[in-house]
Amino acid sequence: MDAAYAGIKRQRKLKVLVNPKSGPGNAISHYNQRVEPVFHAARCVVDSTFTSYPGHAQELMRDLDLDQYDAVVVVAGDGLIHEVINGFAEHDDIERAFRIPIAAIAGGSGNGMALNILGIQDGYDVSAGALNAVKGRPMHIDLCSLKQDNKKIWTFMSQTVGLFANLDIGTEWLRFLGSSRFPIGFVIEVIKNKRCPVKLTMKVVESDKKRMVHKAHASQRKAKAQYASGSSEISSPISLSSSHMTDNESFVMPSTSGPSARSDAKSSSPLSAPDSDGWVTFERPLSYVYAGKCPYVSVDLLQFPVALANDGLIDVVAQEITRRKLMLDAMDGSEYGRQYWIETQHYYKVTAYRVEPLSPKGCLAVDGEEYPFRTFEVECHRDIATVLSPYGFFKADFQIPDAQ
Ligand SMILES: Nc1ncnc2c1ncn2[C@@H]1O[C@H](COP(=O)(O)OP(=O)(O)OP(=O)(O)O)[C@@H](O)[C@H]1O
Repeated sequence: MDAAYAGIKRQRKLKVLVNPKSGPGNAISHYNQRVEPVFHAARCVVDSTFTSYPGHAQELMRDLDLDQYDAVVVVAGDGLIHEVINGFAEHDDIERAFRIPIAAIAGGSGNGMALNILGIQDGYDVSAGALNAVKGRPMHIDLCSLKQDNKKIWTFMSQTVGLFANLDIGTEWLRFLGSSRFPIGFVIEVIKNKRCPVKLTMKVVESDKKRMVHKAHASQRKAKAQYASGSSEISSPISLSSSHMTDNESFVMPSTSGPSARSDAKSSSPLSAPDSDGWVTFERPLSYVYAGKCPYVSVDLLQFPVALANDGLIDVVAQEITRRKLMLDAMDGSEYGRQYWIETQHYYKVTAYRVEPLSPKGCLAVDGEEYPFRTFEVECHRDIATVLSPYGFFKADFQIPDAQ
């Protein structure tokens, strides 16, 4: 048993949250048939709640008795994880609450977190998710704070305006299709090819696509070695006060003289010169802005192939308006992140960014949930929250193609 658990505490005490309304509505049957039996076999102490209404999980996490549990297991989609994180943020003992690891088990339609933790092969396998809840190791993840109208919320996965927000929010009626609703929504939005009416400003740290890939590989190698040596159990203190920035020793400030990966069709930079505080503005017409902290946003889309769990940086994709055919071509291979290399897709690592709508009509999706389409600012905070992971890094395999 010592060898099987390899330094992991046995018989974890688990708080389990199941959303009966997640995705196609299978979360309860998955839990009863394939998750709970694994917990039972591992002699975990289980306290489960089937959520009854939106906001229920957030309320429960706000008042969670932190002495009672080793982990919070979420059998649902990303929306419920968003609630758990925002509930922890309202806890009286916020720092300890964020040290309780979250285990994601796919029950929703997108299930980005489960995919990133378990990888594309096992992401939807609820038994693999259950095993991770029993034996995964804690891994720190960055969180982003999003300020809008003097309110602050926490986001762990993504924020998007334009095409992807329209398709995420506009395809709620296709929820019964599970994850297939996303490619269908994508095609509908590409046909419309609408301009995203926003001004995007950022504090950019890196814009060289190839360098970002090398950095991601180096970070994965380091995490693998740490996990192999069993030295990844975490204990470092966290800071919630202000932007807890990165050790960007291997990132460099970009020049504003143009994106890097390939020679762009347009030779000049899409970025303005930095203002006195280091903010730059993206100056070309946008199809969408997609910002995130995790590589997969759904099983079909490796949107942030070089995103790292705890580099203190947000990955921002600024997609220029371009021809419909190019957008559809980019969809072919998007599960492998092929769109990363298209010339009109600009990719930045930033410490913070701001989006200001230039028109009242539009959609904002935060971790897949709808928020008001109004000005917001996002800042990355390093190592704030904790998840359980079998690997110690987000499981996304991404290589530089020969053609690059
Ligand atoms: N009993 C309930 N009835 C209705 N809504 C609920 C209930 N319990 C939770 N919710 C809400 O359902 C929302 C969506 O849930 P969840 O994220 O689990 O599924 P999903 O949206 O299908 O998955 P994904 O976010 O991965 O696409 C959550 O934000 C939560 O507020």
